[in-house]
Amino acid sequence: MTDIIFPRLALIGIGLIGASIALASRKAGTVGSIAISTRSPATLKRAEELGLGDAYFADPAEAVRDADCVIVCVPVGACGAVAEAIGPHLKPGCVVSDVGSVKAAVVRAMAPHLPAHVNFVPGHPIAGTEHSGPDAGFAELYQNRWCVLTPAPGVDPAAVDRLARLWRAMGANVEMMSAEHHDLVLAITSHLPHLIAYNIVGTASDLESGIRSEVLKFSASGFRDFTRIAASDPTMWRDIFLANKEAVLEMLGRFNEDLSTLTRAIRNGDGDTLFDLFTRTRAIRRSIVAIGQDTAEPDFGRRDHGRS
Ligand SMILES: NC(=O)C1=CN([C@@H]2O[C@H](COP(=O)(O)OP(=O)(O)OC[C@H]3O[C@@H](n4cnc5c(N)ncnc54)[C@H](O)[C@@H]3O)[C@@H](O)[C@H]2O)C=CC1
Ligand SMILES: O=C(O)C(=O)Cc1ccc(O)cc1
Repeated sequence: MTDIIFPRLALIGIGLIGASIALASRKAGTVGSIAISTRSPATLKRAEELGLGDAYFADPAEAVRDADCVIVCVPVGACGAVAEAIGPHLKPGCVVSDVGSVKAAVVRAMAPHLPAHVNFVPGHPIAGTEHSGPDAGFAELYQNRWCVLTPAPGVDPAAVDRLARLWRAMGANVEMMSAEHHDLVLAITSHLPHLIAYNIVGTASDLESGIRSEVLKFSASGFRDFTRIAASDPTMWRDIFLANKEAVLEMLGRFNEDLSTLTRAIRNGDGDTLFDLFTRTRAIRRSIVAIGQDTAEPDFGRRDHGRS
């Protein structure tokens, strides 16, 4: 039996991520009570039907009033407005966090609205699915997955430690880094893959109707995997690309250069270039599978695309 880490937890936004936190922290026995607020009355009602919390509020200010920890679980474009609404009502010493897939823009949007007497510890569980809403939540979502925390220098280490313990009790491995570093890493590991999936499914759906129906009929697992990712929530992903513009454009520039190299190799019948890349990428996949969610680094091998 784990000790209670936060007597009163408040969750603002109760979709896939918020609902999973409610279920996982309840199961771990790390929170005393859970207050829930979300923008849509229908979603709040559904959260109550699912029994995700102990108290439900239309007004986020009411939900956070006595909270020891508040986790904002809304699309990144809404985090600033939520911080503005709850800021004046936060209890001194309260730990305020979020789960947004982008960190620097969320910090810029939230921090100005938070009083000096709270501890702001931004977070991002790198775990999710293409499903959204409170019905999509499940207690095991964070098991053996990373949760990145990006506290600013000078934030009370005891507050950071409390939040890290909450995540660990939900099964996550916790890692600290700066918000800017997080955004660069996630741009290539998460944001670009989603952009590629949205794009390839869009390209396929724009094909002339004859070919398009064949694409759907014969879609092999490669294309099917892309359609799963491309089914992810449009609001959430629009906000991510708007909020992580610089890092995504940086990674997209590199990606386009490498795609040009592959395009040239195919046009020139340069099998060696194709074979060398595919051999290297296979090794990366095997090293990732071998380490699972371990802390070891995958073997990215050596490459030279003419960059210093
Ligand atoms: N879906 C995923 O796989 C992952 C999502 N995230 C991040 O978690 C956050 C939430 O994502 P999901 O739970 O998947 O989304 P969701 O769409 O399932 O839930 C979002 C919730 O926020 C509420 N909401 C929206 N705008 C609001 C506002 N202005 N005020 C109050 N509530 C508001 C909605 O009613 C809903 O309850 C996003 O910032 C996303 O970037 C992080 C890791 C994984
Ligand atoms: O469903 C998938 O494959 C995901 O990649 C889920 C996901 C989406 C957004 C995040 O910030 C983290 C994880």
